[in-house]
Amino acid sequence: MDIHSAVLAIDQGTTSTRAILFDHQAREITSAHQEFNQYYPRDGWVEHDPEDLWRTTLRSIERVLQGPSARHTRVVAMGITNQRETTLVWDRETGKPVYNAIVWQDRRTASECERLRQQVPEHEIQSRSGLLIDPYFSATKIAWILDNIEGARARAERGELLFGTVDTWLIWKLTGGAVHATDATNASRTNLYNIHRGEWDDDLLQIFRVPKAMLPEVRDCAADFGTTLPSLTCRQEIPICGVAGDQQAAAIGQCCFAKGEVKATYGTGCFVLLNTGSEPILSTQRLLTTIAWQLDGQVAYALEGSIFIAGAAVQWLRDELGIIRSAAETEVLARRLSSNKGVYMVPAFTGLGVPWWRPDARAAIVGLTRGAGKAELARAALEAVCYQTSDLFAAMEAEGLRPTSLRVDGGMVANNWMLQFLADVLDTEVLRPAILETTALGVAYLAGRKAGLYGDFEQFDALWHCTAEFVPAMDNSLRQQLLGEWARAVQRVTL
Ligand SMILES: Nc1ncnc2c1ncn2[C@@H]1O[C@H](COP(=O)(O)OP(=O)(O)O)[C@@H](O)[C@H]1O
Ligand SMILES: O=P(O)(O)OC[C@H](O)CO
Repeated sequence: MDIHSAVLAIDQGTTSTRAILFDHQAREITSAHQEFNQYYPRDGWVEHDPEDLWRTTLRSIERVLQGPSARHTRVVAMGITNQRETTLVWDRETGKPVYNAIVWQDRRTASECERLRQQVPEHEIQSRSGLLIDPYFSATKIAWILDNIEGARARAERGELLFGTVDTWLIWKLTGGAVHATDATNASRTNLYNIHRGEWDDDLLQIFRVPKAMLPEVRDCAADFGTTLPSLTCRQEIPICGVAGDQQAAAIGQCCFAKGEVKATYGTGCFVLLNTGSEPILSTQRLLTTIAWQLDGQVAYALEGSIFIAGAAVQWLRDELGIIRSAAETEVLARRLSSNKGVYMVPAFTGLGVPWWRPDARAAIVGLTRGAGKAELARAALEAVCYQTSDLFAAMEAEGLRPTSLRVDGGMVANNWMLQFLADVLDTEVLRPAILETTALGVAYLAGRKAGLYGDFEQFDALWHCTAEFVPAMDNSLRQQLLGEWARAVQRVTL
């Protein structure tokens, strides 16, 4: 029996960890997936147990590699993609985390960000890191751990503690503590990395009070990140050679290789990335400037719009209100109504991201009448995701970069009603590709490219094809009316 080369992609996300094995033509062979606990110790706090992130990764790898479909494959490369910004600090000697992972959604540093905003002109930050002052990014989360765990700051200054985003934590664990590294895309989400010079920025480290000694080395997205210990990965020594933040990996998996191409991933949150080519564009509209990928030392940049709550609003209807049994039911309910009956949901459960940046805002449902029921709420949750995307598109348009079509992926894009409504409010074509596991595919591509299994961007581009196209069909006056009513609903939570 022939043995075929394969690439193993790990996608460590906010609610679950996946491992997917891809063959030499980037086709999925098999996958495994494990959910883990979310911890909400206080209002606005969100944590993960670092051991859960590690255990679910190991378990997913084992299930894939021990499954029957992997029997005739040799894994020549591993790629790691991850929820971004989520912050871990651990002991260099023992490998033990000093605190739980503080998740990207966590708002505990909102008052510290407010204090910083009074002291430092936001432009000073944005012109270096491309980001703004917000609890979303890693910098204030690191400082919180150093200030709140006894002795942590002094130990970090002595080089005894290490910081990492989830990629760095998993690389460290998989290599038995031999490699402490990250890639340029993950570094670009910390607020400590200078995206123009391609290095940790001493001024930012001083502003956010983070000791340099604890930071990982930053490498290309397709690079040598060490090899796994065979005892951890089913007796195989696998080179880790592709790393990228999950939204950047999705942009690669969606083949947004040309300037102007844009993708949106609708999962827990929604993240829109617009490829801006080799020049970073500093936004005047409070969009984020971020590294899309770094290959052979060459950086491609993107403008990003981050929406903190998308599918999570649907989960809220299911788990907290109990008015639907499954996420898919929202489609049936939304279709049942001929209009939204004036009901709008602003899902600011964890504040609002681009373009408002209001960590203090909280969610609201407006326009309820006595006749409103679960259909109106389900429809309002789906519509909200589309209106927020429209606000991002308006911000991109104001930068002179209005997208002409949108490539979509993520769990929510199973919802055809939502995608048609999205095309309608954006007045833009929405394209859903055949392969929806774009995040894992993107990082598999990076790792496979480094291992010599896959070719260049052009070869990969040929694999992308669209299987569902949603064409705008809404009357412009109705679009304007809906967007106006949405804007008034947002005002109610941001005043
Ligand atoms: N048919 C559907 N309609 C609306 N929302 C959906 C549908 N199917 C899944 N979702 C939502 O998509 C999200 C899951 O997407 P996924 O990409 O797996 O998320 P993540 O990677 O952030 O964990 C959940 O929040 C779920 O509520
Ligand atoms: O884990 P996801 O897919 O919800 O993505 C999280 C983002 O990377 C946060 O910036």
